[in-house]
Amino acid sequence: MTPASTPIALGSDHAGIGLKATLRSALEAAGHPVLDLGTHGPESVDYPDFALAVCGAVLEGTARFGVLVCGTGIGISMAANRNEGIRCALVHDATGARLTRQHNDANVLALGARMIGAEVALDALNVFLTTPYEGGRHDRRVLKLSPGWSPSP
Ligand SMILES: O=C[C@H](O)[C@H](O)[C@H](O)COP(=O)(O)O
Repeated sequence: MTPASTPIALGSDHAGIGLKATLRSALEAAGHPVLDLGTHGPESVDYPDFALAVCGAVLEGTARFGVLVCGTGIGISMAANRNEGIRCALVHDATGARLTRQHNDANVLALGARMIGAEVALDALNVFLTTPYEGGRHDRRVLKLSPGWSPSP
């Protein structure tokens, strides 16, 4: 189990930078260490670069969870899920955040800054960070998402 003292890694493109700043402030105010991997300015950038940075931190264990933001959350979640061992969920509310932790053991949360408001995003983030994975019947399904898994012949 990764200790709660391990940071939450944040990443966004230019479209997500405002929401990322809001999430970062809330996390820090709640006492969570944060690893902000950018972007850090308003220039137009490419979301796959920030997905890669955040997923790298999660996979190497320097981050407990990753949180990614782009305009829709779609592109950055697609990019994140190219990384073996990452289970990134694009979520639009707290219910999705709860269910993806309980059922999918998601380790990266993706949000769309042009799709949802800050309050809904903060709610989703809080629920994501505090909801445990349920295990049980979900284990064999999550296993099928694992690197190297293939159907038996
Ligand atoms: O899925 C992609 C994201 O929503 C991007 O944030 C979006 O495509 C960026 O668009 P633009 O370059 O027009 O700001």
